[in-house]
Amino acid sequence: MSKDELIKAARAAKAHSYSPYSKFPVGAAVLLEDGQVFSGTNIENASYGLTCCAERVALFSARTASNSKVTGLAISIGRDEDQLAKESLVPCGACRQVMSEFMSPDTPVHVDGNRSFTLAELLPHSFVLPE
Ligand SMILES: O=c1ccn([C@H]2C[C@H](O)[C@@H](CO)O2)c(=O)[nH]1
Ligand SMILES: [Zn+2]
Repeated sequence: MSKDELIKAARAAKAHSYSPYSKFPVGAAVLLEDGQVFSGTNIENASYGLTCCAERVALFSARTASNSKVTGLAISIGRDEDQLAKESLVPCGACRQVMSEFMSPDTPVHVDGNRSFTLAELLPHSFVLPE
């Protein structure tokens, strides 16, 4: 699957965002080595701190269905073209740490709006438990 197709899957997930409090939709799609794609959207809660980001919903959904390696992740963040273009709209720190559990440092993270990073660029120093 191409980068553009993965971004399309992230956009499709964003259309199902449950974000009545922030009114800020996010969609994510995870590509696995075996070719499967799993998506997620942000799911908010009246108890705000219980909200889960789109990236984590997608990663947890992928891992629930398959142990296949994650080979790419795409995210579509924001309501419209203006928001998509904002440089600050990148995955939050919590999601970066979760990505580091399931993705390699060189795994690409594509952000809708024509920006791509490796996980290492987004999170150069992840927390790793000592042996
Ligand atoms: O990387 C991010 C950052 C924020 N959100 C969601 C959480 C909340 O529902 C809304 C506003 O923060 O966007 C994500 O899904 N991913
Ligand atoms: Zn997040």
